[in-house]
Order: sequence, then C-alpha cells, then structure tokens
Amino acid sequence: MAIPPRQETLTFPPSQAALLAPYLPPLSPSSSSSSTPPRPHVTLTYATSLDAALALGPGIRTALSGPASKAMTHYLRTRHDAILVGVGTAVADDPALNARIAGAAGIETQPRPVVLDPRGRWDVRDGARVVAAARAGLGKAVWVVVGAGVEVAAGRRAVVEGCGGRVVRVGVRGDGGRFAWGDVLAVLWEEGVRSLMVEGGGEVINSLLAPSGNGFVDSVIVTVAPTWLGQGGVVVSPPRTVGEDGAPAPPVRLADVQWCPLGEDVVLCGRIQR
Ligand SMILES: NC(=O)C1=CN([C@@H]2O[C@H](COP(=O)(O)OP(=O)(O)OC[C@H]3O[C@@H](n4cnc5c(N)ncnc54)[C@H](O)[C@@H]3O)[C@@H](O)[C@H]2O)C=CC1
Ligand SMILES: Nc1nc(O)c(N)c(N[C@@H]2O[C@H](COP(=O)(O)O)[C@@H](O)[C@H]2O)n1
Repeated sequence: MAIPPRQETLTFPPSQAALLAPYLPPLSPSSSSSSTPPRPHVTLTYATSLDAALALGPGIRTALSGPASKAMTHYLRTRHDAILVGVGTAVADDPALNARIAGAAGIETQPRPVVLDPRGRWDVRDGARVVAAARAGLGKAVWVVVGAGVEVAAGRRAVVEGCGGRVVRVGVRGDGGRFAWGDVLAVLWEEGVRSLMVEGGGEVINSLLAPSGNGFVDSVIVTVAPTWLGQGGVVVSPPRTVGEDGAPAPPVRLADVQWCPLGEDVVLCGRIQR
C-alpha cells in the first residue's frame, strides 16, 4: 500500500480572511461571466522580496512567505477552482499545489493544479508531489496545458492520466512560443473553471502583467517579505511598452489598494488601474 505524503495543516483566522474578501471571486459563482468571451475570475498572487525577486535564481526554490502569509496562500487556494503555474515553476519547485489548511475538508475544496507547458518539456514522474497529492486524495489531479501539435511522451502522459489528470491542448500563438492568455482562459472556462489563481513563476507573471495580459487580471494579492535576495534572482518586472507616438506607455499601477501586515510580511491587495 502506498504511504500517503506527510503534510502540515495551516490555519488562517476568519478576521484576516475578511480583509481579502473584496479581492476574491464570489463564493457561489454564476455560470455566466460578465466578460466577453467568458473567462474565469483571475487572481494574480505571489510572494516577493524587497528587490522584486520571486526566487534566488532560476530553478531555486526559495521560501519568502512567513507562516501567516503562507497560511493565507493556502486559504486563497481553497477559494479558487484552479491554481496555475508555468513549467519553469513545476520543474524548479516540484510543488504540491494543494491547500494544506484547516477547513479544506474534502477534495471539493481543493483547487485544480494547472501547469502551462507549451512545448511539453515537463518530465513529470510518479514521485512528483502534485501527482502524489492526487493519488493520496489530498489534491485534485493536475492538468498539463500543452501546445496543440505537441507530442507528450507516453510515459509522462501515463503518469498524468494515471493519477486522474489530463493533457489539455491550447494553440500557441503568443510571442516566444507562449500561450495567449485569452486562449488559456477560454479553454479553462469551457472546462468549468470559474476562478483561477495564478501563482507564478517569473515568466508567467511578467507576461500576465504585460499589456497583452493585464486586462485579464481581476485582482492582485502580493506578499512582500522583509528581505533582499540580491542580484541574479527571478524578478517580477513586466516589459515596458511604447505607444504609437513612441512615448512610453503608462506604467501598470494598482487601484483600490490595501496593505495588510501579516506576521513579518505585508500583503498588498489591489486591482489593476484601467
Ligand atoms: N515566490 C513566489 O511566490 C513564487 C516563486 N516562483 C519561482 O519562480 C521560478 C520559476 O519562474 P520561471 O523560470 O520564470 O518559470 P515559469 O514558472 O514562469 O514558467 C515559464 C514557462 O511557462 C510557459 N508559458 C506558457 N505560456 C506562457 C505565457 N503566456 N507566459 C509565460 N510563460 C508561459 C513557457 O514554457 C515558459 O518557459 C522558480 O524559481 C520558482 O521558485 C514560482 C512561483 C511563485
Ligand atoms: N506564497 C508563496 N510564498 C513563497 O515563499 C513561495 N516560495 C511560494 N511559492 C509558490 O508555492 C509553490 C509551492 O507550493 P507547495 O507548497 O509545494 O504546494 C511554488 O511552486 C510556487 O508556486 N509561494
């Protein structure tokens, strides 16, 4: 018999959850969306250092959140239908992508892990934490989003499907072999996803904050940790664009801002100013 993975159980007080409520998708989402075409509510959320770094370097798993903001992240996971990371994060962190928090009782409260992997490079194995969590009933099974014409090796497909997951196809027509966000969100909506939490990593966040992506972001919840990681980190800094007149486009800025201290960290909530 397989031994289920050991995991911690975090707690997040209702008083702190109430501060986040205005930025979260509705608890009972309707089947229609106010957007045309319909798409899920998108919450962009990650932890950063004071020098805007997500990690010490590409491929280096780096703990930034303290215990309280880590618990917040797991609460956020229970409040979304799906949680999305890029393949860079799947490879670097081997994340479990489940909600390990008191109150996350039953598989229904768990988010669907989604890995964006346009070229099918994720060498997912049975030992991957996200696979182990699904097998143990501690999380939903992963969906791997690959480019429309991409071959996924039979062994990898067997691992994904063997734990109940799926390979989902989306055409690649974004720049640099990436997906266009509208395409990914349309497919997830069709699959029943009404709320999506985007966790990272750097490339995914920067492309979502770029002009072609930020119109899809409904709210932003960023944990700021009191540390500088130094040069060479994986940094959040979206591309600057130039308007038709050659002048720089206005910077991306948050509106409806709230700063909430959480342990030694500060959590910044807002919506992208339109
Ligand atoms: N502090 C935090 O909250 C988090 C930190 N991280 C860190 O981030 C690092 C990984 O970041 P990256 O290497 O930048 O990889 P990433 O996780 O952003 O994945 C990038 C890959 O995603 C795919 N992709 C598909 N469509 C895309 C699109 N529209 N936009 C962007 N990418 C798209 C591409 O294949 C691309 O190479 C790791 O070190 C991880 O520890 C990751 C998540 C959260
Ligand atoms: N909120 C937050 N704080 C940090 O300090 C982090 N390093 C991350 N990373 C994200 O969480 C994923 C790990 O998830 P599991 O604990 O394995 O379920 C990692 O892949 C990043 O997406 N997040």
